[in-house]
Amino acid sequence: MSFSQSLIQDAQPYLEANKQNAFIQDVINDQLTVDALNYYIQQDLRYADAETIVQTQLIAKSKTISDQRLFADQLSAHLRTVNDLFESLTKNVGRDWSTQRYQPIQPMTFLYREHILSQARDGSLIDVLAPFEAGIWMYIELGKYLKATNRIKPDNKFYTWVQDVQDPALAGPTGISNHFMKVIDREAKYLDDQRLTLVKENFLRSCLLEWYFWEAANKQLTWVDFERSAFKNDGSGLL
Ligand SMILES: Cc1ncc(CO)c(N)n1
Repeated sequence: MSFSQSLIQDAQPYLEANKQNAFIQDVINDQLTVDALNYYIQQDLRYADAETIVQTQLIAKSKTISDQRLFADQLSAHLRTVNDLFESLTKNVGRDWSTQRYQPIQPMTFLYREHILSQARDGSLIDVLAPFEAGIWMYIELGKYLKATNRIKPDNKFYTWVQDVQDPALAGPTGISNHFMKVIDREAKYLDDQRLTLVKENFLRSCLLEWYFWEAANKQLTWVDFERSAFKNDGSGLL
């Protein structure tokens, strides 16, 4: 089994948990609230900005021109399209698009951004790529899952998202996700087991943070909630 196959295998419980998350189930039942969707849009825009930074790191850490071109082309595609999906989703929450970008970064977004950015200084290419690719892989798998339900109709508030994450350029056999997995496998050959374990841990941690990202949107968790929970101090917990 290749290293990327073992990542996908070990990520299955996380994928299942993401499928069962209330946000995804609400999409299936067409019950996604405007508040949850709006929070998701605003926070994912901030995640997408971290993805931009990650992709500049991928270029910087590449050892060949051909890798640099792969990541530069993907960064360019990201920057060309990053607003389109969110602008389209914003139509479903009755807000003005001009107010959606650069909203405060809330706790789970902060945590997940820090996670994918954490390899920027000392990590090598595979360390930066794996936690970033995990998010892409998760989105593609959730897109397949949602499509397979046959219940996401064009008037569903999340319809455009489901369509977008199935784009063959992203999710197809020769799409960018498989391409990134191939780079991970190529680089994995140079690492010992101890290093591979760390790469896998970071891949799986992204899959875990995906679940928390949906959950934060379900509950629209803010720093104020974090403070309230801390100051209350009654053992009732956060989530
Ligand atoms: C939280 C999150 N994970 C993954 C992706 C896919 O790029 C995204 N846009 N947002």
